Amino acid sequence: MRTRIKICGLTRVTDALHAARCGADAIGLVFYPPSPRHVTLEQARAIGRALPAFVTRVALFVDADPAQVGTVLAGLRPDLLQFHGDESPEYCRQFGMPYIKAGRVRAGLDLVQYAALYADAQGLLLDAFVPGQAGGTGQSFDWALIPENLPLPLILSGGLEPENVRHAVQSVHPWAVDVSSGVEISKGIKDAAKVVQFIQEVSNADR
Ligand SMILES: O=C(O)c1ccccc1NCC(=O)[C@H](O)[C@H](O)COP(=O)(O)O
Repeated sequence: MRTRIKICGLTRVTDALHAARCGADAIGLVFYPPSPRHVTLEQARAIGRALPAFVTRVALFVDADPAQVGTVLAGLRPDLLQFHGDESPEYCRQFGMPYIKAGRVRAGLDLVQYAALYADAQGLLLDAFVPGQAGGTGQSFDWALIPENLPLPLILSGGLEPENVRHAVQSVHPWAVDVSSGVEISKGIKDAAKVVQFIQEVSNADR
């Protein structure tokens, strides 16, 4: 099986096109104003329009007002939603759109139970828990905490980079990997060479 790849936190058309040409399956656009990777609807539309077919456009929110999600749905028409905060299952379902739910891994969080709550999600993205930061932290977590019997496709994220992603894929066997900081020059600006290297390493792991 080929491990799918999502590159998250893009802010520039050029970075999105490069990622797509290198083989990224999905592009994440952050609609969370406190994030340094936040995009305006106009920026997101430019990226969305430039991307070729069969590259999934993911709109990411953190405990957003549903009206804000509605505005992005109408203006961008993303393929998939990502909820990266404390959104309830009912909140996630209200848009009638395919979605993935993020869980920030910490002691005491039962991941099987958590995934079961979001049984209609297209996947569970597991990220590091860093107090006071919602995501995109560049921190990893202990992959041994991931149970074997997760009832949703696993999207592994948190502190992945070209240097550790091959080991991550070979150890965890996720459905997909997600990266932001590990392929950046600065927050929101991707490093073209690191994107190539990251995608190459995932493909090496799949061999
Ligand atoms: O990227 C952000 O700035 C961000 C801010 C708030 C919530 C989520 C955010 N990113 C979500 C992602 O999907 C990241 O790729 C994921 O957290 C992994 O990030 P990193 O450890 O930097 O690779």
